[in-house]
Amino acid sequence: MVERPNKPSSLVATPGLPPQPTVNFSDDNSLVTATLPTGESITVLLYGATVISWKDSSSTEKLWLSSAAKLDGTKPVRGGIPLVFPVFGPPPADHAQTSSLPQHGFARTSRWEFLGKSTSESSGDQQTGDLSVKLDFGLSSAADGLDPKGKAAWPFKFNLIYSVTLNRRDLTTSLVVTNDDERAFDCQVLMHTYLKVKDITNVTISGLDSSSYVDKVDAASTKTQSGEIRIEGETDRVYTADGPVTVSEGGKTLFTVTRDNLSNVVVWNPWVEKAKGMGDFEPKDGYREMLCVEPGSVGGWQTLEKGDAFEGAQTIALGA
Ligand SMILES: O=P(O)(O)OC[C@H]1O[C@@H](O)[C@H](O)[C@@H](O)[C@@H]1O
Repeated sequence: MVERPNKPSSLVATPGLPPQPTVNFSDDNSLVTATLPTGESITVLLYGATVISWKDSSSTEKLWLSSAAKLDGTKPVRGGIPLVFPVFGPPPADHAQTSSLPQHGFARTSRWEFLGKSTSESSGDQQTGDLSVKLDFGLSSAADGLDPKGKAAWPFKFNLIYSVTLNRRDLTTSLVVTNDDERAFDCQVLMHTYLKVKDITNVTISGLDSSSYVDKVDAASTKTQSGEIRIEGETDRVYTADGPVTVSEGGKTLFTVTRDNLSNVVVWNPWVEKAKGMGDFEPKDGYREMLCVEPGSVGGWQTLEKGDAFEGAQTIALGA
């Protein structure tokens, strides 16, 4: 039985106050959309708490979503921002706790509960309605929506709170993992962000110069980045780095990604052959219009003792 979210009433304009953000559910309660008075919006699918849309004030989409993405809860969403927890990639055979989990864990295949919304002024500019809206989602080991495959493979008591905050010029996603078990557990966390670009051949990624990375398309060898990154073929790299990562196209900065407590960034583009092999990746040349920049903590394990919590966040700003 799937839990129904608490259905919020839209936040409406009050006489004398500037217009407020609106928060609405789809009729089937599967999607929640938040819109700022200035027109920016996000849409989150409760399945996976997957952000599937982020639009600026001119309704221009900032996230890539496959036209064949399944949004009905039958498989992880191909696009948007799926959440990876408690294991990144195929579970390592030598890590007993996670070895039976599906690739990228179960957070992206569980139905999350909507916990509520809050609004605040971003910069105090009431005339322009410079407000932000935060949506909170929860998933715990006791939740009805927990993917049964995850529950069977990872029998720990845990609690996850995922917050998605929309400002006029940026989007922040933040995950808090709490260990509610008597035993310690290991976990990895990653925000698998599919950014939308116009033409990947004009894209450069900077901020990772001199950082070491594991090259997953070259036998997981460890390398050091030299200069900017250009995507010229299948790319699947796990960087360890501090500092902002910028994505530019034709010399113009599209996105600046900053991280809090997430020491890795995965840069992924499937390119021609891998895109062909994914049934839910459409159009097949869509790899030209997307780039995954995925902040995470996946280089090792976060070991949480009973009662411990781990929090990590990304902020994706539009422009520099
Ligand atoms: O097909 P999935 O499970 O969504 O994974 C997509 C990609 O996700 C990336 O994070 C991984 O580094 C890739 O190796 C993987 O192919």
